[in-house]
Amino acid sequence: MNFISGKPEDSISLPKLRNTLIRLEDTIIFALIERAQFSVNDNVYKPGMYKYEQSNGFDGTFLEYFLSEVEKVHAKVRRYQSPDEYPFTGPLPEPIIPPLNYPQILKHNNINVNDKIMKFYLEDIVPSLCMPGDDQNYGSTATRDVECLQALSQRIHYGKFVAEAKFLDPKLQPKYIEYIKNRDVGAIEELLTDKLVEEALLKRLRRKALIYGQDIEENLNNLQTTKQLKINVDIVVELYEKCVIPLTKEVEIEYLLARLDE
Ligand SMILES: O=C(O)C(=O)C[C@]1(C(=O)O)C=C[C@@H](O)C=C1
Repeated sequence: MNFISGKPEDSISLPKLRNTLIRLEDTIIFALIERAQFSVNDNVYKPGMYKYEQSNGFDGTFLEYFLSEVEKVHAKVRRYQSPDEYPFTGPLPEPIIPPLNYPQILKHNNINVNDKIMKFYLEDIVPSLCMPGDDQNYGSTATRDVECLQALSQRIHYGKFVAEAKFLDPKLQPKYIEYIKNRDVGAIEELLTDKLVEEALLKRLRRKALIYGQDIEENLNNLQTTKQLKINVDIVVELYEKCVIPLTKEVEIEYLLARLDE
């Protein structure tokens, strides 16, 4: 979302936030399609497999190395000053351009679930999304991984804005305050859950993955689509069911639990 040019009240309108979540579905599906064209390429995820330019004792994986380098340059152009962007690595350098004046929408918080996103991505998504084996495209693989991880992270941390919008609803606020004071996580989760929205999301996601995963060939008289899909649709739906929605809710709950702190 463009927090600078948009009106601050738009940033916490639940319908507008949900539109952003819908748009991010496209970003995530296309990022997964891009990653799925390469093999699993285990070497990208094995610690100490490569010699890095600054051999300063770094013995992480090739992906960790690449991600930390990408995040350093993104930090310099102030990516992580945006209230919807959260880095996976650190410490990061200061921006080389002056800070922007973001409207203060969220209560101050340090919530960052990127470790959980990384774990799910590496343990569940990559092995089921990609063909087994090694095609040596390590640079392309890591580049696509970073795009998938960044899109997932942005989507999931949007939960903070969604939680703020829900908290500000005058009809719901007394209940939220009561549950937050009682530290009643179960009641908070029930209050913020909207099963109909989740069901509609999963249906839409399946259809999008089916459509975006096809090639379209045009001949003079009609449009033809291929039967062979570029992505396993079930995996996209499962990613949302088992990771994206639960982690978004976790972010929402964490945010609300700290909402009344000074
Ligand atoms: O749209 C909302 O109300 C959200 O809180 C987001 C979200 C989601 O992750 O998509 C999470 C919880 C709700 O049950 C519905 C959807």
